[in-house]
Amino acid sequence: MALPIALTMGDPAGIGPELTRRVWSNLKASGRVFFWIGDPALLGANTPYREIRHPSEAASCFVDALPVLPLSCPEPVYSGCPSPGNAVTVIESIRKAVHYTLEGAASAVVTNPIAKHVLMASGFPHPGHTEFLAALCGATGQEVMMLACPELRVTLTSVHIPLKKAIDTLSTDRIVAVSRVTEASLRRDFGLPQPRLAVAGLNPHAGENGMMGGEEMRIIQPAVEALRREGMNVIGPMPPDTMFSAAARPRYDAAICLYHDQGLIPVKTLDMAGGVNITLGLPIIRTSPDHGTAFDIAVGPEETGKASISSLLSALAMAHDMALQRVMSDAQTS
Ligand SMILES: NC(=O)C1=CN([C@@H]2O[C@H](COP(=O)(O)OP(=O)(O)OC[C@H]3O[C@@H](n4cnc5c(N)ncnc54)[C@H](O)[C@@H]3O)[C@@H](O)[C@H]2O)C=CC1
Ligand SMILES: NCC(=O)COP(=O)(O)O
Repeated sequence: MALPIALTMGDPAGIGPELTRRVWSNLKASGRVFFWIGDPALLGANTPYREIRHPSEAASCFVDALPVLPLSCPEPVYSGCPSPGNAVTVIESIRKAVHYTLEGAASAVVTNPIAKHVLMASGFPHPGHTEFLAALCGATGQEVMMLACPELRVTLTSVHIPLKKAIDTLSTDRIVAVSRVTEASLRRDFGLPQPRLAVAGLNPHAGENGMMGGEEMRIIQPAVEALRREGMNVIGPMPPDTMFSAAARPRYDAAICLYHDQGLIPVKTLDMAGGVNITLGLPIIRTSPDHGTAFDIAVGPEETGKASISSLLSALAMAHDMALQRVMSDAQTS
């Protein structure tokens, strides 16, 4: 039997607890087992849950009850009103998920959304899960953010930094490094034997031969050439305004994007409900819904159904598929 997936609590005042209850209800008969690491008080009266002490206990109760590795929030939780006082529990949930996945008791980590500013107000030093997970795995600097939906995969050369800094720090080495991690993951985790990458341009019309910006000639084209010399199938720099069109997308398996919103806008516009955030470059598999804490629609146990479970369902399905593919890929190469 496949190992269970570790699902984190996320911000207790966000939509994570509601999504978790509804996703368990949706999946309980599917055999796609996960366990939740969070405060059972957030589940309300109508969700059967079972407290477990170890992930190995999750499968036997999953069909009847949501398996919960229990944590406790130190402060009362008011939906829609996050508190840095509960950050300690949010962080502990992520730590435990990584711990069990690294030790081989869980197949993957799926994270519920956190509010970065709330964690940072508590002294948390990382800008998001991506960087924290890399630190927990001893892989700082190797992490790469991918956003994926059925029509498009993108990876990013920079994530949670101001746009001006993303441009100022863009380098040939960084594009090459992110492309290598992307290519390796497309082979190992997505089962693509010959991945095709498309590197985005930065400027209008990919610089128009240097008339509208020099980064393409100075930084991006040299990266594309270096990657080709390594034998990779790479096109670019592609004009960013057209490379995400329906006609262009079939030309590549992943787009290498040069700042956060260049990649996330097309994915979230194409498929906000089904988009998945994936962290590449780690020894573990991690996925997450593409949306955030949605405090504006978080209502706690009296759910209104305004929150869509689609993206969390997609994240769990993606984690499940990637874990299976990684096992198969590793068996073939060993
Ligand atoms: N992986 C993570 O932990 C992520 C965390 N965030 C965090 O979330 C917080 C809020 O960020 P926002 O920019 O407001 O983005 P958001 O995704 O939380 O909300 C944007 C809009 O989409 C709606 N929405 C989000 N998820 C939905 C769902 N499942 N069903 C229906 N509607 C949904 C919200 O109600 C809101 O109107 C921030 O602190 C941000 O850092 C944002 C993205 C990912
Ligand atoms: N925009 C993506 C996002 O904010 C998710 O970040 P992370 O928490 O997965 O690092």
